[in-house]
Amino acid sequence: MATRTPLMAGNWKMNLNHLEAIAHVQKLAFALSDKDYEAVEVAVLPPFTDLRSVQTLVDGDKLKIRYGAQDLSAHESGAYTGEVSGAMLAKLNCSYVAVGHSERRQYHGETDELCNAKVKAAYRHGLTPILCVGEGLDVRKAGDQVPHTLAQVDGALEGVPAEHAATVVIAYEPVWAIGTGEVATPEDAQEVCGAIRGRLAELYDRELADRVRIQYGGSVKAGNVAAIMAQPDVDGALVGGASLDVDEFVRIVRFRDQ
Ligand SMILES: O=C[C@H](O)COP(=O)(O)O
Repeated sequence: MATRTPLMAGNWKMNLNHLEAIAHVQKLAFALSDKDYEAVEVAVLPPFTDLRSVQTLVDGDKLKIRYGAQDLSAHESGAYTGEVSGAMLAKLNCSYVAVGHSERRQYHGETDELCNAKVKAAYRHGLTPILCVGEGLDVRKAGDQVPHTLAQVDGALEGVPAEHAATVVIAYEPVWAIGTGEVATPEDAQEVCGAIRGRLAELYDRELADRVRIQYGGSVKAGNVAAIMAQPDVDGALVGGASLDVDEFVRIVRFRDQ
């Protein structure tokens, strides 16, 4: 089976301006050591307005922290007011871009079809999408979390060739656990993350499925990360609130010590 390097990504959401971003990444870089980077890939997803500052810092100091954006446009360029293209993100050396975060789906009406277009836009520009999927509370209460989430995976990956899908990161984020303090149990996380890997094997093949990293997201903290990461199909975390506290995020990166 493929060895998957865990990916711990901090989604800052709409927090930290570009000056705060510099201080935050400097503090994070100061705290992390080569030993951490050997064991875990660390990434931050700041707001668009911070990306140039983060790039300058990462490039200038040759930091091993990766970074990316929280969204991108499905379009290439032109009259799309307020949108930011994959080409623009690639020009800033972004590695990652989140696609289909539940807050985009909920507040901006993003559909699986749009997510599919955004995944393809990311790959056109050499960006790795972090495809976010997961169910709301009603779906969870009805026990439909697996079919619901797999339908989102199917929709977002439709027509995505294996050479691209082999590098996708999928973040399973049960919406009821985001920012609520309600963390899914490790078994809840494994149930859906395992099902996602199974679906990737059906859509592509087992070898590809075994390479893809599947993250869990939703109220991840230093205190619960080790049990979640102990699940066989969980390969990292997409961390919201706790990523804004550098010390806490470093403890999450060092999940094996918790
Ligand atoms: O992208 C991150 C998720 O929405 C999780 O956020 P949270 O850790 O604040 O619950």
